[in-house]
Amino acid sequence: MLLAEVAATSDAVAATRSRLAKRAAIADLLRRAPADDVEIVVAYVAGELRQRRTGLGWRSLRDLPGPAEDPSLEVADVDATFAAMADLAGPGSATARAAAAAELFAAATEREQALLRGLVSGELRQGALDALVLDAVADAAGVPAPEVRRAAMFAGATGPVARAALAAAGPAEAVAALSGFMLTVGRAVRPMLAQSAPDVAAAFAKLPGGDVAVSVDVKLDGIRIQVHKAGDEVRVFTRSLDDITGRVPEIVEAVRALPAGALVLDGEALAVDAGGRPRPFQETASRSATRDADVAAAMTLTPFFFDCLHADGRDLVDAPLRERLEVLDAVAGPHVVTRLTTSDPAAAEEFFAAAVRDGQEGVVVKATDTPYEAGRRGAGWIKVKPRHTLDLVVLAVEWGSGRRRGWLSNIHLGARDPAGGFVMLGKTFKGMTDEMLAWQTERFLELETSRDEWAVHLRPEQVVEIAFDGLQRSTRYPGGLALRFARVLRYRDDKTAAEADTIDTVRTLAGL
Ligand SMILES: Nc1ncnc2c1ncn2[C@@H]1O[C@H](COP(=O)(O)OP(=O)(O)OP(=O)(O)O)[C@@H](O)[C@H]1O
Repeated sequence: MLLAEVAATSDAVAATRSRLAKRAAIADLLRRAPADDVEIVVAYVAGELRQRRTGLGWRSLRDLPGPAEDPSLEVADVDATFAAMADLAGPGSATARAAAAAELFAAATEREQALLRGLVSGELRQGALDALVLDAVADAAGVPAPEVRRAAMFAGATGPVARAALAAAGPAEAVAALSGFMLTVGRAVRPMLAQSAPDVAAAFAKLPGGDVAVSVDVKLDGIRIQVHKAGDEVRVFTRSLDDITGRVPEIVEAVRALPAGALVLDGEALAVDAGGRPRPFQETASRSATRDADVAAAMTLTPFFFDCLHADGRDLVDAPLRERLEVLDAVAGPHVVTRLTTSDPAAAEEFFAAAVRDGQEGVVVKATDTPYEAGRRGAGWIKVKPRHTLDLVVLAVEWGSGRRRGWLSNIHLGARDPAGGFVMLGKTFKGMTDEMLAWQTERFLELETSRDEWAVHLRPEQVVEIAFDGLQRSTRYPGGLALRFARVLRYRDDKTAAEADTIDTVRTLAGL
């Protein structure tokens, strides 16, 4: 398929506010796409390249050749070009990448160049588009949308699901093909996410299902893990479905030692001290990222599980939490997260206070009668933390002075606006370690779009977790709100800007 056809659809989608019209335009494009191109088309129309990182800097896109007159680029060739760029490494790779980009852009028409720029910069990406594309796949294949969504959650991606549904001979065959995407031991599933509430009482009030007993879990501040066990074969995945099996041998060992033959467990990995108290998050994060055997040996991670999606042939995704927890206790006994089952908010409040005293991050209050909502911020899980944190996007950064001269230091923080763009809420240079300053200076220069005498402006991609003491009204910032005492807790590479907190969430926290 020609890239021009995708560019035309992308323009049509951007030009209308009607969700139905957007959906129809995408469905029409998908009907026309040859089977071998479907996965690429699905990615591009959702605003994404298929390569997570191409290594192509924004700046190399600034002075590119003028557009071609006529469209000639095939999506398959474009995808192959980006794949080749992503594979380049070592000296000279930046030059080779820039040359490949120049060649690609020279062959693109004006509209295609705009699409390519949007894909490389990530500017076209927004969470809402993913859902829209799934619905359009359903329309194009003539099947109910929930069937497609369900398949995508098990596949962990939209591409292969779209391809299977659209390659089927008719709707009945497509439904059959989609039902082939099931929980498979060894293949990661998008994890269920939580909503949040300011305190335990509010969490109770928010849960569906009235006053049946709820499960109040300790919220561990480690890294999310999903483990799959088939006999002696164990795989460990992160929240963003990266396979980190090779980096966490101690978790592999612990899971291998569990008696069940086949398991899919959801949980958190944490570095703990001899007394069982959690170590600071940074230690867990650096340990799980390292490939250095000495560092790995000096600190071990312990897995703690809070959910079970499969046990010995039994799929539990659709079973209520109550049932999943029974199985979890039976299969993972010593490695289960501490929890309290109660219908009494006062007891839950006490449990929360004790968890925080023990150095834990808070609790997750869970309805016991809801299924596992893979890939969604389900209504059945509500997290409560004692301190306020937000995941914001870095919009710009200022050069430091004094001790920080030469480093990019003071960051401008933005909340996502669901209508598009970001709303600035403040700045901070607090909480940054020297290691962070060095890392962020390099990272932000990669994201630079322009600079003026005050700041370096960035592509809005880097998510940062910010702690703050409260919100105040402000005439300085466009949202009318500013963070009080904002400080950096950590940079989050497991989240994209589309997953950052929204200005609506911030307004709710401010009681507006
Ligand atoms: N007992 C638990 N049950 C569910 N999630 C838990 C639990 N303990 C820790 N967690 C962590 O809390 C997260 C739930 O919050 P959410 O889904 O909003 O993800 P998040 O944005 O990564 O959250 P946060 O930054 O607050 O950890 C999970 O991703 C998981 O990593």
